[in-house]
Amino acid sequence: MDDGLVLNLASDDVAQSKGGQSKKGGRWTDRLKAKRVAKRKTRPETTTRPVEHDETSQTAEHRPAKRARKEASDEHDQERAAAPAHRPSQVISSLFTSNPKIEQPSPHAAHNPNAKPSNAPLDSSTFSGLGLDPLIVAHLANKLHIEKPTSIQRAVLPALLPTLEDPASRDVFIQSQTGSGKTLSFLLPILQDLLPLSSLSWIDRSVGTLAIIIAPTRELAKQISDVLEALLKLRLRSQDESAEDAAPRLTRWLVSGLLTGGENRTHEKARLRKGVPILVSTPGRLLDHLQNTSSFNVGKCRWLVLDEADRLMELGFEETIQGILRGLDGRRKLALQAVEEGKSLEAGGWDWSRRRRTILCSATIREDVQKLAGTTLTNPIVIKAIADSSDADNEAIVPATQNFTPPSQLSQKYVIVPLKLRLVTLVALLRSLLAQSQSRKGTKIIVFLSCTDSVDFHWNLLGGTKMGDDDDEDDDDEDDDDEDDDDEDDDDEDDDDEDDDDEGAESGTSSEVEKEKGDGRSEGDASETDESQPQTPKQPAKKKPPKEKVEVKSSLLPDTSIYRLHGSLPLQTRLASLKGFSANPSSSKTPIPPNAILLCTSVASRGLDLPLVRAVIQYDLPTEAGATEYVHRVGRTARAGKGGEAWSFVAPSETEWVKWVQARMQGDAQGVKEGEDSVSLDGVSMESVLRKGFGGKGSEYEERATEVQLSFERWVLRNKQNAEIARKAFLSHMRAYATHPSDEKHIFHIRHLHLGHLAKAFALREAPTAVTSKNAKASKIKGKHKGSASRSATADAKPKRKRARGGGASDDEQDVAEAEKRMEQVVRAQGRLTKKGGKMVSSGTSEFQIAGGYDLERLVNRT
Ligand SMILES: Nc1ncnc2c1ncn2[C@@H]1O[C@H](COP(=O)(O)OP(=O)(O)OP(=O)(O)O)[C@@H](O)[C@H]1O
Repeated sequence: MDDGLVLNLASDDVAQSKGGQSKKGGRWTDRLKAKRVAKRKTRPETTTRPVEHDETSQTAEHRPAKRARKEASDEHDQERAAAPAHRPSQVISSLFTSNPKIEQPSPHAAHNPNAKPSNAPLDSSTFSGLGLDPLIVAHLANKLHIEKPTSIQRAVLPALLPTLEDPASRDVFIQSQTGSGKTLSFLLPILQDLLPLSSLSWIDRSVGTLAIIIAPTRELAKQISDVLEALLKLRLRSQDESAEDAAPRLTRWLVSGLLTGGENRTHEKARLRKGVPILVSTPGRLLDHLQNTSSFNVGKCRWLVLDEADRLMELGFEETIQGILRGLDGRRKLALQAVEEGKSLEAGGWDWSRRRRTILCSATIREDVQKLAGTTLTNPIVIKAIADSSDADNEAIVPATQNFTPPSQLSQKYVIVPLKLRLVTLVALLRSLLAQSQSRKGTKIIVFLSCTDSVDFHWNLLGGTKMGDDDDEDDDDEDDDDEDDDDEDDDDEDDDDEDDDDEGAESGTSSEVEKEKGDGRSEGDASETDESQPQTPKQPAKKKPPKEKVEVKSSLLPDTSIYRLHGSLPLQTRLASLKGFSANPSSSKTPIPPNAILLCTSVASRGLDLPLVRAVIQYDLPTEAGATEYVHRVGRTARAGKGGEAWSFVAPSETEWVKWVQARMQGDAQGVKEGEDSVSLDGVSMESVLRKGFGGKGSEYEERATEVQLSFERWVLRNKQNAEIARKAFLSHMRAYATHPSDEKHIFHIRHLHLGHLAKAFALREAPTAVTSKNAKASKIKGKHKGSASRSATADAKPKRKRARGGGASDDEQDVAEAEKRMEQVVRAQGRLTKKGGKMVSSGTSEFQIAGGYDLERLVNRT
């Protein structure tokens, strides 16, 4: 199959071409090979290539000669330098020289490929045996193909399924591994509890809301709502009814509803008025309706679920949740009072003595989660289900442990990559992962990045870069293509538009709406324009502003759609990205279902169940929530017993992170014990990743990587807009990096970063104006990175530090430290301020991960 990828990875089938004759058409790698062969032929035999002083000296003789860094005087010079006519001989991007020495990872294989999945369904147990209604059991098996419970379901169902003696016993705290089936573990008992109400003659949806599930993000709420709908769609008939009977579904009144900030509040109010027995919501919107929608009937609410409680706390929803609890209690009291006073129009037969039951799900039992549990749960049972990986079938719920570990079947790897080589190594890794699974198309990979701007940059870069001779094709064409794509998107999303427009016209004061709009879009951004500028009726119909594009393709990653997800995208784009990325390949209309890559911030780390994710790449390690966030992110793969790979990119200055994260997953600051599969990471050498990704003999991969890097740099130089995207991404990434908490600063510190090298990872040829702000000292730092050897921040600080020993810190040191401190304060303050009385004041701490650089830059610079 000739899809480019195979060709690129073939060992050495160099395309034949005559010397000096440029080869047109075909794959970029073929053309590159042809050029290289031609170049070799014209090179005098006696030419000796200077051997660079480099840590990878075993490959140095194959490496292209290092050239003095060419400092183009202006953009045009730089563009000329990168022009295709000179490309083969003008390697101005010396990726493989002057990198820090890297310790080769030890060959010890941490992952046991035979490890039994720790989150898989258990053969030894059945849903019927746990007391689940046979109708539900049958529906699970026939429609959802779920036959056996997972370990958490086995532990939770007996505790939550209502019994005749005690229909509403204790509250429950659930802690379990990622992908272990928590959603069904609380949805099934709720369904089983509400189902018997179907036999009440008066029951219909006007009974109001009987169960509420709160999730921290819209995506997660939507996902839970989808699972719920799938359950409720099941035709639950009584046993004596045949399928032919025209009898109504038992669940006809059991309607589910979704409340999130992106929708029209009037529509939501209308639905609440009709009645929504099971409601899934984000916290801000729920509180809003509790406070402002009089027809919201929640007096009889029996179940309250707080999913991803630790994330709810991180996002600053504590006060909102307290407000929700007060709202629910208040409305219950009023409803009861009305019944007692005979004022209620409610039909009789309701068991008002039954208390509301609360379930709290959390990955960790941190202090803030314990506090939340203290205020929301009464006499709770704590259920932690971690299957004994030595024998999953004879699974025992291992005794309480604070550890939050990835599933045992997950293969965790890390690769130490010098900053300059990050971008090309990412491409190589993606290519090799896609190539490995070529036999089964439809491979999905998630890549986590540090911030919104970085996601946008990488998405645009991959979508805009072309290899080889195509590279400088008419740029105008590209714009035309974009418009066409946008038009298509418009058609797809026309229906969704209505809601958004209404939302903008109506008010948009809900927390989620503000959060959506307020977390980092620059002025004039397409999404902002879309929602906030209603057209006046008298004006002639303007052409609709183009919608955010959802998918791009890259010639470097054949047959692959690339999506992005972050909190600054409009809701419809976010949902469309998720839909595109998670489309089931088996239901694809195309003969070859495409692979898919999702570039995202931490917004996608929690709870999202995206089917068939083969690998998770943490290109940027988490800046918040340390090992917990790491485990959440890797948990997007290896779900419900399936396999998966997790890759972490580690900078040479961050190598200590590997031991650090392993120790934290194990809950042992001293180190990792032998045989702890799910807490150990395997080191893989960068060379092997590059070689697998770019192919070729010996060190040919270096030339190919260099060619790829050059094409990225050319994209940045192509126009001002691209350069701005790259610059913004670099600066935002720096700011995100500065927010690593103080106990991680020994590993992640801006001072350890070589800014000039880091710039290469953003396809920039030098570091843009540094993060340290408006004053001249910022440009001092920039100035220091200009020139042939842009030194690291550490190197810059050295001479000053010597002086500083004599008395106080140097100016530069103080500037950097102050800027970081200020940034941290701003971000932390944001987190604290996030939710005040249910109103979004500012975006939350974790929102830094998804906030745009523009606003943060303004915040830091106090402009
Ligand atoms: N008993 C089961 N058998 C097979 N698959 C199951 C079972 N229970 C759940 N699943 C599937 O497992 C996947 C993960 O479930 P779910 O999203 O509920 O996990 P989770 O524990 O909430 O994960 P996370 O902590 O990452 O949010 C889903 O695709 C779900 O359909």
